[in-house]
Amino acid sequence: MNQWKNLNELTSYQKLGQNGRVDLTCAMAGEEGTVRVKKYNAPMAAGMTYYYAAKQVDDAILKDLCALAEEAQLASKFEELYNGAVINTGEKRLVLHHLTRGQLGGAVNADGTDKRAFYTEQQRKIAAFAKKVHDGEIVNEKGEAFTTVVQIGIGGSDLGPRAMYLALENWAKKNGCFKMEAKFISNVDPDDAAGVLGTIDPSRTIFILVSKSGTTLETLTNESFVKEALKNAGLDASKHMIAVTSETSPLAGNSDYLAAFFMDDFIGGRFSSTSSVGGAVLSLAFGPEVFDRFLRGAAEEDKLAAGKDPMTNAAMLDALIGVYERNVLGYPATAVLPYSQALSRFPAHLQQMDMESNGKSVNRRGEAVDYPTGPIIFGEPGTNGQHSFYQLLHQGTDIIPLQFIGFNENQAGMDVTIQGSTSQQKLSANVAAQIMAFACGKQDENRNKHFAGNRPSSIIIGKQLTPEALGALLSHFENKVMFQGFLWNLNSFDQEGVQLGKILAKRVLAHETDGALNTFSELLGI
Ligand SMILES: O=P(O)(O)OC[C@H]1O[C@H](O)[C@H](O)[C@@H](O)[C@@H]1O
Repeated sequence: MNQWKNLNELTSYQKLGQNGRVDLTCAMAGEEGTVRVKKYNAPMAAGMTYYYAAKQVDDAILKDLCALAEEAQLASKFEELYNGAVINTGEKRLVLHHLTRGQLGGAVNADGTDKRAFYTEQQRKIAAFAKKVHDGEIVNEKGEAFTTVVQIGIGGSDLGPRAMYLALENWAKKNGCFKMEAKFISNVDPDDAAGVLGTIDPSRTIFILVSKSGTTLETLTNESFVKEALKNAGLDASKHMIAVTSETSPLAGNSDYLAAFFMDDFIGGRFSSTSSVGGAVLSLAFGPEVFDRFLRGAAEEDKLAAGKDPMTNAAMLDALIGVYERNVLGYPATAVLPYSQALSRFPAHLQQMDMESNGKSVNRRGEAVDYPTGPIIFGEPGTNGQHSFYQLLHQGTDIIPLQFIGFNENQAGMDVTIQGSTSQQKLSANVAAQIMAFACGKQDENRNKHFAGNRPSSIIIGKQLTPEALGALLSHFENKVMFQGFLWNLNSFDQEGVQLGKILAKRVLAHETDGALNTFSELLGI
């Protein structure tokens, strides 16, 4: 039986920090640095590896972190989760996103159905629909093929699928499986919908309305916006729109759609990329086989995350090191820095996944916790970030732990040699250089040019960003966030913090405001 204790109630947590601190300026310099890189790594799926040599850990600290994992019962809590326990205590729900890509434990039955069977059935229906669109069996009113897909959704119904689409776009083009271009409308700012509609031919477009709840103001507004545009173009919206929603949502029974695919309340929006939410757009854009490969990568990584030994469980280890940095070393933020243009929106997706999950001040019983929880997450792809905010990362007053991601090969297979190196080599040289610059710093008598170093980073390295590698990366971070939630004793699966703003906005629109809210409304021209 698992015990859900606060982090600071654990004896192993109280001992953390008693083993001294690692000084990376020494540890990563010279031969010792080489030994650390060879020793401090853990395998991931799809041939990737998680390297943590440049984190402020050593054998003694890692031993303490393993003791923490054991006492916090991380492995058996995950087991409880994937076997269908009510882990989302706030909403009294199961947490089943792992089941959308594999089955780690026993059968999970809820709502009178086997949930794995439900998710695979939805995936099968999406695959059949996508095939019909690609084969010209489902066409527009004039009998023409659909060429474009536009996803309408926000938050988890946008960020993950968008990041995944961008991550595989060039790969799919290069590998002959690019079927349809995808675009995304998320913001209620009318310029977002107008901007996308201005670049497509609506008559050749399938719109996917994605909303788990079926009640999100932005998404429903954008649906009406698009329907209006279709009507104005003389098109029948019901022949151009499909829906992805939960079976209990108000949209579920609506027959206005060409097709409808389902997820359920046991899949959190920010964990829904491997459900129908990501499945519809990715299967239409790249074909169901590519989506399947993406799921297989995630499933393989989930299996590693289910391992009991943190030293061979990259997600668990990453989570433990993150908690050590947050709660013992006191670092406030984490930057996600992929050296891969394809992962340009991956940091934005992780921002929601992490901050909406672990940005909480009460534990899973609703009691206030008196230790820091989820860090601030931000990031941009390298090398762009280097020419932007890295100044603060190198010389600012806060130490920000960094999570790099890099690959040996690019996706499009186009490159050029300039001044003796390819662009890919320049990209990889930069990330290697950054790791060492952050860790070791540089002495200089001129304080302005002095780098203190001791700024920790990890890097995940893979051969190439393939569908499997992308699935594994996604799973790694989902599971890391889950393990951190266990350590902080949070419910990582609800998001009450987004409600207040929504309620006040409704009040503004209904002109039911007074005081400063009224003044702001007037200033904004409402
Ligand atoms: O998919 P939907 O129900 O439309 O929800 C879209 C998003 O909006 C909410 O406000 C939550 O903050 C997100 O977790 C969710 O992903």
